This record gives sequence, C-alpha cells and structure tokens, in this order.
Amino acid sequence: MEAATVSDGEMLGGELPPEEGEEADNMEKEEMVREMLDEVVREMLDEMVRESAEEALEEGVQELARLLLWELLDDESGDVVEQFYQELLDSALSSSQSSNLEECQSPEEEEMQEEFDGILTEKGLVKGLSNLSRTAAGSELAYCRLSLPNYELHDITILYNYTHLQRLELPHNHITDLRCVGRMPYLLQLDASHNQLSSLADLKLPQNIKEVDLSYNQLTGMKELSNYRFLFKLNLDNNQIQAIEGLMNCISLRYLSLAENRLCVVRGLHNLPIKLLCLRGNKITNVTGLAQMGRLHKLDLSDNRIESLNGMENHDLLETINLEKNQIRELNEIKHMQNLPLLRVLNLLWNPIQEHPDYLFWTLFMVQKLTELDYKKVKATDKVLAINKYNPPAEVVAASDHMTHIMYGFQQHQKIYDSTLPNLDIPYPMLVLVGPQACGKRELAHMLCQEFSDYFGYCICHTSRSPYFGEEDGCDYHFVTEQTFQEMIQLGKFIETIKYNGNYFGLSREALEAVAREGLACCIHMELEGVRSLKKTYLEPRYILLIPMKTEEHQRRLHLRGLYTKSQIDFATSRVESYISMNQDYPGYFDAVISSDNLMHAYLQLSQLLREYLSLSNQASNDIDRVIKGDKWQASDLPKSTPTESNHSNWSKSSPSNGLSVGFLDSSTRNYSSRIQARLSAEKTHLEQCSIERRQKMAREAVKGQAAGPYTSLFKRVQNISYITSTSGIISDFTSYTSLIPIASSTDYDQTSRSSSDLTSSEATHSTPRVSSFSSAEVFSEIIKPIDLDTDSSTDIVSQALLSEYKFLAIPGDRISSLTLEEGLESYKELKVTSKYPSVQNIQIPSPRLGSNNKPILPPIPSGRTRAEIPEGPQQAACTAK
Ligand SMILES: Nc1ncnc2c1ncn2[C@@H]1O[C@H](COP(=O)(O)OP(=O)(O)OP(=O)(O)O)[C@@H](O)[C@H]1O
Repeated sequence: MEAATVSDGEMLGGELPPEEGEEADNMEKEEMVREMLDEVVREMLDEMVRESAEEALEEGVQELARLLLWELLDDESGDVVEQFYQELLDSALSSSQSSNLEECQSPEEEEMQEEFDGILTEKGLVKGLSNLSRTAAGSELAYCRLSLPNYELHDITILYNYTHLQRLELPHNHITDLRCVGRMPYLLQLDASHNQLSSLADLKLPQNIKEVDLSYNQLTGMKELSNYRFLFKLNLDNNQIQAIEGLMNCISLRYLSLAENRLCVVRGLHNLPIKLLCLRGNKITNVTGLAQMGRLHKLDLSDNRIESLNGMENHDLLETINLEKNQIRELNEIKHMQNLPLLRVLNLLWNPIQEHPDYLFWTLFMVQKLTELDYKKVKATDKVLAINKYNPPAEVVAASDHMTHIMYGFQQHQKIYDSTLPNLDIPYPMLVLVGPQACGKRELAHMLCQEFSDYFGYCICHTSRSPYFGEEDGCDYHFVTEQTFQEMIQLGKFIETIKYNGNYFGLSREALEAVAREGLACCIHMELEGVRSLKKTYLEPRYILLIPMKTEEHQRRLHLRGLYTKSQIDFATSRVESYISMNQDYPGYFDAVISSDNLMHAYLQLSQLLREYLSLSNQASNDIDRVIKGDKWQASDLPKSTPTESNHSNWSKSSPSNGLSVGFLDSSTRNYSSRIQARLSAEKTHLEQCSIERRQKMAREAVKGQAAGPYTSLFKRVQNISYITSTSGIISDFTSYTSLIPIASSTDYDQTSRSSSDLTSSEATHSTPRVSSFSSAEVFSEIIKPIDLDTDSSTDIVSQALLSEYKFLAIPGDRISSLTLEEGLESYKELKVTSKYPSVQNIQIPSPRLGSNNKPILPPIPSGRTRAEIPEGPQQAACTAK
C-alpha cells in the first residue's frame, strides 16, 4: 500500500489559485485514488490467484478498498470514484478467471523450464539437488537427493553420473526412459509418478530400493521384483496393468497399491506381508486370492465387480475394508467377515446388498465389533437391536415370547376359567419336569400321572413336528401343522411356545384348562426355554430339573431311540451344560434337582417327593421296591397310590427332612401380582397404596363371591385338610384362613355361604363325584363358616394351630403382615360363628415346617462336563410368528 503512504500535505497543499487549486486538488485526488486502487486491485489479483478469486474479492479486498476510498474522498467525488472502482474490479475479475496455475508459475520456475527445455542439464540439475551428506561409502560428501517435479523433462541421461543419489523425485515430467537409475546403487526412494513410462523391461532397479512410485504412467505390466527383499512400498496406481506378478519373495513389502488398473483377479500375493493393499478401480470379481494374506490391516477393493467375499476369512489383523461400488448382493456374504476379530471399519455403499431390509442389523450382528459402517458411526442401540434380532439372550426371548402371547391374548376374546384363575393368593398347581431332550422327563411325567392319577393330569402340549412311531395324537402331543401352530399363536391360544430342532412346541391355555377342569393339578415336561417363558406368567409351577449327569448314558439313550441325527444328538447333549449352569447360577430357579441317569431311581425320588407333598401313605413304597428289583422296569407295574381320606389338598405339605422338597412349600412369595407390583415400584405413594389396597380388596371379594368349581380345593396351597376332619368332610384351611382374616367378615360369609344352587353353570358342568372338595372360592366361604370358638373346646387347639401356621405364612409386605398375631386371632374369634364341626378330636397340631420359607438347598452338580459351544438353541416360537 505504498500509495497510501504518499504525503497528503505535499499533494493537497500546492500554491495554485483557489479554483484552479480546487481543480488541481481534484485531479490530484483522482490520481491518488487511481494509484491506490491500482495497488488494491493488484493485491486483489494476487489474492484471487492464490486462493479463491470471488471470496477474496467480495470479502476482504473489496471491503478494504471501500473503506480507504470513503476515508479519502469527499461525497461528490465519491460516485465517480465508485464507478471507476467498479470497472477496475470487473476487469480484475475477468483477468483472474482467465489466469491459470501454469501462468502463475514463479519467474524462477519459468526460467528453469526454458533452461531445461526437456533435457536435464547440469545447470538445471543443480537447482534440484539437496541433502548434502556423506556417501554410502562414507569417504566423500555428495548430494543424496534430487527433486525436479513438474519441469517437462524427458531426457535425464545426465543422471547416469549421479551414482550417489539415494532419493530421486521426478514426478510430473515427460520421462519415458528411467534406465539411469540402474547406475544408482544407493538409491532407496524413486518417485517417477505422472510420467510417460510405458514399460519396465529396461528398468533395473537398485537392489536395496525401498520405495517405488510409478503411478500415473502407461505401464501395461509389472516387473520381476522377486529378489527385492527390501522393497517396502510399491505404488503402481493408474496404469494399465492386467496382472499382479513378480512379487514373490518381496518379504518386506508392506504397501502395495494397484488402483485404477485392469486387474481381473487377485493372485501372486500369497504369504506376502502386505499391510495395506489397494486394488480400487479394477475389474476384480472375487477375492479368493487374498486368502493367504494374513498380515493385512487395510484393504481397499472399492469400485470393482466383486460378488462373493469368499476368501475374506482368516485375516486376523484386518481393521478396515472398503468394498464400495461392487456387486455384493447376498446377506450371507457377510458371513465371510464374521470372524475377523479386529474389523472395525467397513464400507459397503453402492452394493445391491444395501437394498436388503435386514442389511444393517444383519451386518452389525455378523461383525459385532464394527465401529463404522458405510462412513457412519455405529450406534450402540443398533448393535443391541441386531443382537436381539438374530441371537437374543434367553431372557429376551422369554420376555418376547411372553409379550407376544399376552398381546395376542388381549386381542382375542379370553375366557378366564375359575379353575386356573390367577388370584392374589392361590396359584393353580402345576408340576413341570424340566430337562434336555431324552433325559426321560416325558416317561416320568406319564408315570407320575398314572401313579397319582387322582392328583395329576398329563398336560398335552401342541407341536408342529410329525408323530414318531407309537405316538398318538392327543396323548403325547396335539400334532398340528406349522401353519395351524402359527395361527394358534395369533389367536392368542398359547401361554408359552418354543422352537426346538426346527419344530414348534407350545403349551396352550386349553390344554391346561382341560386338566384343571378335571380337578387335577397339571404335570408337564419342557425345555429350559419354555421354563423361562412360563416363569413370566401368572402361573406358579414347581419345577423339577432332571439332569443327565453321564454324557455317555444320555447319548446312548438318544441313539437308542433311533430318531435323531448325529448333530441333533450333539445338540441335545451340549445343552446339558446350560441346565447345569442355570441351576448353579440361580439357586432356587428349580425347586428340586434329580439326576436322570437311572430312570428307576429318578422315578423313585420323584414319586417320594410327591408322596410327601400329598401326604400319601407310604405303603406303596414296598411295592415300588419290588417292581424296581424285578427284571423289567415298567411304568405299568408301579403301584397306584390311593389317597388317604385326609390328604386331598395337601399340595404344599412337605417333609423338611427331604431337602429336595423344601422349595415346593412356600408359594406365597411367588404370587404373580405381587411380583409384578414389586417390580413396578418399590415405593408407592399414599394414593397408589390406597388404590392397590382397594383393588386387592375388590379382587378378593370377587374371588370370594364367585362360586367356583368343586374340585379346586386340590389346587389350594391349603395346609390343614388333614388336621381338621369332620363327618361332613369340611375343611378348615389355616393357610388361606390366615390370609383372609383381615378382609373376612360375617357379611362376607353371608354372601359366600350360598347353596349349591348358586353354582355357576361351568362348575355344574365340570362336577364329578370323584373328589368331594370345594372350589377355592368355596373353601374361603367354608373357612369362615360359623364356628363357635368360644364354646368349642377345640378353640385353643385351633388357635395354636393358627399361631403355628401364621408364623410361617405371614407374608412381609402383605396386608396380613401388618396385623399382629393376636389381632389375627381376635378377628378369628370375632366372627362369632357357630361351629358345624362337632368332632374336633382329630385335630392335629402341625409341627412347624422347618425352613419352609427358605430357598431350597439344592445338591451341587458335579462339573464333570467340558463346556460345549451351544449351537443355535431353541427359540420361542412366538418370535418367528411376529
Ligand atoms: N410346550 C413346551 N415348551 C417347551 N418345551 C417343550 C414343550 N413341549 C415339549 N417340549 C420339549 O421339547 C423337546 C422336544 O420334544 P420332542 O417330543 O420332540 O422330543 P423327545 O425326543 O420326545 O424328548 P423327550 O423324551 O425329552 O420328551 C423335549 O425336550 C420336550 O420336553
């Protein structure tokens, strides 16, 4: 801005007359402005050439020019100058547009080009030499680097004399002959990119060369470089090379780039230690040639014609793969990359596979450690969704199955039967035999139902598999087609479903009801996945785990059936491990564990267990022994237990001496609704608490007021049927009674002590003379039937019994727990009812059940098995139905 520094005083303060002086002043001003503008425009031009013309013009220079102008000029001359200024800017713009980089070469460069004229002379060469240092021999000094880019050189013969060069950079010239490098034994780096080399036949590279860049030439083939043991980096991009060759034994080669050539196959790279391989923009169709390249870190195969990724496995170090613009179509191709442990960045943009709706989740599932896919960061939520979609954790599967059946169930007209009606205190009794396939649980379930036929009914599940020889529809399973099964799911018919070995299995509401209507508890067998799902429902089964401890015996049993393939057998045996760990990791998950290696012994234990629950006489055990000692083990030989007069409803009764059965006792804490409530909120507001209590009360009253089926007394967790007997066989249930004390009243009694004519039609229909007991509702009613405790000599005994039971049955958090024992007794007495039970002599005081509120102590399972990889496991069928 020299113009701006001219002294204003000198220019403006002349001695001319006023008018002339004014005119002169203006001229001077104009002159000054012109100069100044000239300067500004020149600067602007420089700016425009160097960077972006428009930006510089509009933003910086223009603003500066304006400011200067308006500072120097008065208002009148402003317009004139403005116009002039605008013209100048316009012409500057147009000249900048026509200028190009080459025209803007520095005068030095122009001079050099003229000097070289395509032929490298000593004078020109001097300007490119640098890095003066000792020669490799160490005896003299020499320039080790020559750099002459962009000089239009075509003749570099002079370089024959420069034998000490270690680095030669001649990019952007017109060189066709590079033979001179053969005379440079110390050359380590050669850059002859952007030249006109068409063949490497005459090129004799120095033996120790490390880096060669011959990109952007016209090479049609590669050179034999097999013995170049130090070659580290080779760039042959943008040539016309048709095959990779001559690289064998390049044991130091780490970077190889052959982008934009004419390669159709990848070969000749076996066992090379290449880390970065770029084959972008070729015509490659497959990548099998990469199979042995175990050192790859980065791979660019974009813009090719690749359809299959076979060969992409076993690259343990591969971190980045670019497969943009190829022909990868099938989701299955991703499988070839699933075992790449370090793969983090993958690009599959512009491949047909992208159109697949499952592309994202499938890819994220297959390559779970990806952090970037198609230039986008992978979100953690997408990863979770992907895993939940393709290999959901067992808990997710169970939750999803449960949710599916609940949702489909809501959509349908549901009939809730009194026989399995979930109420706050009394779950429908179910016995579930759990274990891996062929552990014998089905046989055992059938035997139990046969022996305890007055208590248990076999629950017949549905399956989509076809019947095996000897299986009957409606006996072992309800055999249906897969389509029917799916329809049943959508009709909300199932409580739980799984898919095992490609077949669906499911427990339907109706199957359960069929047993319940018979007045029987339900006995069922299932896989672990079914249990997971069942545990989410309102049902409160007892689960007995039957575990084959001897793998050979288990395998033998599977083989003997002659029904399964080898992989199915392996699958079944491998799953034993998951049962064992479930039992070990979640104590109490199963109520009892029995080894199923010996079916006889397993049955004995099971049978004994049930006898204890049911308080059955032990007289049959001798018979069982006899059967077992006999030659042949047959279920039909088993004696059939006859229930004693007093053992009808002793479902939860158990001997504390038997460690197995302890878990069966206390189901009060397993109440579905209380579990749900506990999960929903740990702490409740006062309003919520009131609302819950109100609803609980209503539910209890509803249950109490309802006349239920006559056989449901078996299903109650009643304790004391055997303790109070009378001629009329009326039962007093302390367990239920104590629970009901707070809400029972004489008014309740009035409502509930209805005659049998008040029974609902369903009960009437289902009544059979086999068991003369009461429905849960009626039992409640009976409990509070008038008993004159004051006059009855049994009062104290009853009180004691009540006391002893109450101790074990009050549930923390339940309303009952807030009452003291005395209050409970008082309420009991306050009923002021007259006893219908003249005989109380038979009352027995139950001894406290030791450990009845404890978690079961399960026998430890020896860990003799090796942990097997579990193949694709059974899944809840509902998932596939969605
Ligand atoms: N509703 C269900 N829910 C979960 N699992 C079930 C259900 N019904 C049957 N299963 C289980 O599915 C598995 C396969 O049953 P399938 O009848 O085909 O096998 P199996 O060879 O007869 O086995 P097993 O002798 O153990 O019953 C068995 O372990 C069975 O217990």
